[in-house]
Amino acid sequence: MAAVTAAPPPLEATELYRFYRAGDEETKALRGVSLAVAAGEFVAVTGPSGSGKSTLLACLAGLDEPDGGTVRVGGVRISHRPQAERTALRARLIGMLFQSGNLLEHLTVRANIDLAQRLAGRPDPTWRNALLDALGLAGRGRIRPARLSGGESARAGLAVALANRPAVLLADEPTGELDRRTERRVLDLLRDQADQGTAVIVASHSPAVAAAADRTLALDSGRQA
Ligand SMILES: Nc1ncnc2c1ncn2[C@@H]1O[C@H](COP(=O)(O)OP(=O)(O)OP(=O)(O)O)[C@@H](O)[C@H]1O
Repeated sequence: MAAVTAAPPPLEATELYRFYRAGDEETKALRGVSLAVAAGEFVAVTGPSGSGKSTLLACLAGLDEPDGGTVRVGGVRISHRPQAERTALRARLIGMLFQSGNLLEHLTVRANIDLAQRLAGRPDPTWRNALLDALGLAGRGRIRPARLSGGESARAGLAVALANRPAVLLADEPTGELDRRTERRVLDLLRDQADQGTAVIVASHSPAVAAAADRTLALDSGRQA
């Protein structure tokens, strides 16, 4: 009988540790966190302030290096590699959405999306236009981020995060400054994205995010609670 080989999960983190040292002080931000997220799954990362949510997302994205443990994206190790290689893998495989925004202010919304696609090596104007349409931004592509409302800005950030058709979407408090209606809309879009096969991981304090997710990874002092 032919062997059946399961595809690797889009995101797999094993026994992640991250320590910050300043003088004699050491903060154990992550203490042995493991997580596997399947295609189409929406996972909320919850926990009190300082529990390690942002540190975890930064390690998953290859923005930060864990002191121990491994992160794989689509079966490819992204941790413990030179920064240039992590950046290239991130541009190709990962979409990121942050509360502080992932839009470059001197570029139009369209140009922000185009740049993310070029960095991923996948220019795709058809997908860019489809994203703008789907996110209700068709008329806003040619303006700069400073002229967008808060809700438009959140949606434009999502368009940039999805520009490279990522296997994994990582969002850190993406709805922190939004009103409830706009939060709902962004959560619906994240849900849609998961339903289309993306592994979606969202760190948030918001009960609405936890309620929208398929499951929750609760952190407490850097450990799985
Ligand atoms: N660059 C850093 N240098 C030193 N300590 C840090 C650094 N970044 C985070 N920490 C510490 O690591 C711990 C985890 O921080 P992290 O930002 O990951 O938590 P969080 O759960 O995302 O918090 P919040 O919900 O407030 O954003 C905290 O004790 C924090 O003070």
